[in-house]
Amino acid sequence: MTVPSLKIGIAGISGRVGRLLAEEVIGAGFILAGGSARHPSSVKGLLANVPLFADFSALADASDVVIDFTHADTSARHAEILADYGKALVLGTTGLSPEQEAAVKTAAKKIAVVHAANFSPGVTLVRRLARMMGQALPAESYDVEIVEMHHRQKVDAPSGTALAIGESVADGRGVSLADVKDSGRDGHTGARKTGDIGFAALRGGQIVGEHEVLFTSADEQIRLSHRAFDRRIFATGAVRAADWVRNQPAGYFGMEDVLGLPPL
Ligand SMILES: NC(=O)C1=CN([C@@H]2O[C@H](COP(=O)(O)OP(=O)(O)OC[C@H]3O[C@@H](n4cnc5c(N)ncnc54)[C@H](OP(=O)(O)O)[C@@H]3O)[C@@H](O)[C@H]2O)C=CC1
Ligand SMILES: O=C(O)C1=N[C@H](C(=O)O)C[C@H](O)C1
Repeated sequence: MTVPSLKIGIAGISGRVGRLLAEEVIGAGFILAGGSARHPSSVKGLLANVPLFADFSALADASDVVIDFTHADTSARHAEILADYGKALVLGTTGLSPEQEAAVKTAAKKIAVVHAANFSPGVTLVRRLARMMGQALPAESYDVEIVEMHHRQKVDAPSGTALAIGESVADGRGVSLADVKDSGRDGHTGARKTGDIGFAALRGGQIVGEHEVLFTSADEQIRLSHRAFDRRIFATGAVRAADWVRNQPAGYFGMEDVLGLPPL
């Protein structure tokens, strides 16, 4: 049986991840339907023979699935347009506001959406372990802090991955992250509140992406850490998600669904 070819569009094709996505789509044997960027001129000469669309609707029309690694300001609108065209979305962009997240979930009532702050298999597993630890280690005894480090160009903080790990811990503890999140400590903050999940964001050089979650009690400390050596890991995972999502009904999925991990 021949597998029907898949036309994949890339929103943000000129970006650090977008360029790798283009290589991975072609390398995996899929059709690169085209790409969009904020300033399409930034791609000229870089990706010869790849159609560039100034209008995102035209990219949606030309694709079966669009992979979006752009900016929070534009991703939710992209999801709405894809819902109108009935095309699936793989969304990697981070830093979305609660309203933008809600718009993506509304689009997922009409189309299949895979949304992940981190497409690496390793982080998907770290999140599961963090949830189990949140469940097993009482908030009264174990303080949780999440530290992330990224390259100097990153525009959002804490990283989407750090927040997703925080959500996993909060899920395990049966609380909402919004109620216990403590980021950006500065000045006379007062003592740490029991049950809070703290965040620290470091920026410098060309660090691809590093995350560590620490559970610290009076007697011990457990650290879970992940380091991405090459951002190609995100592109490979996103293309895998695009291949998976083509056969899915409308719905909101994560990387654990793509990897076929059983529900916790
Ligand atoms: N889920 C995951 O696994 C990962 C997620 N990310 C996230 O992906 C996103 C992109 O990261 P990265 O590739 O490093 O970013 P870059 O800044 O390198 O690339 C962003 C791309 O999006 C385009 N873009 C930026 N702003 C807009 C806008 N307002 N409207 C339309 N297009 C826009 C840029 O176009 P132009 O060049 O013309 O400005 C460029 O093509 C970030 O949110 C990042 O956190 C990153 C790595 C892994
Ligand atoms: O902007 C990046 O580079 C990354 N962003 C994602 C995030 O915000 O978690 C994933 C990865 O850590 C790289």
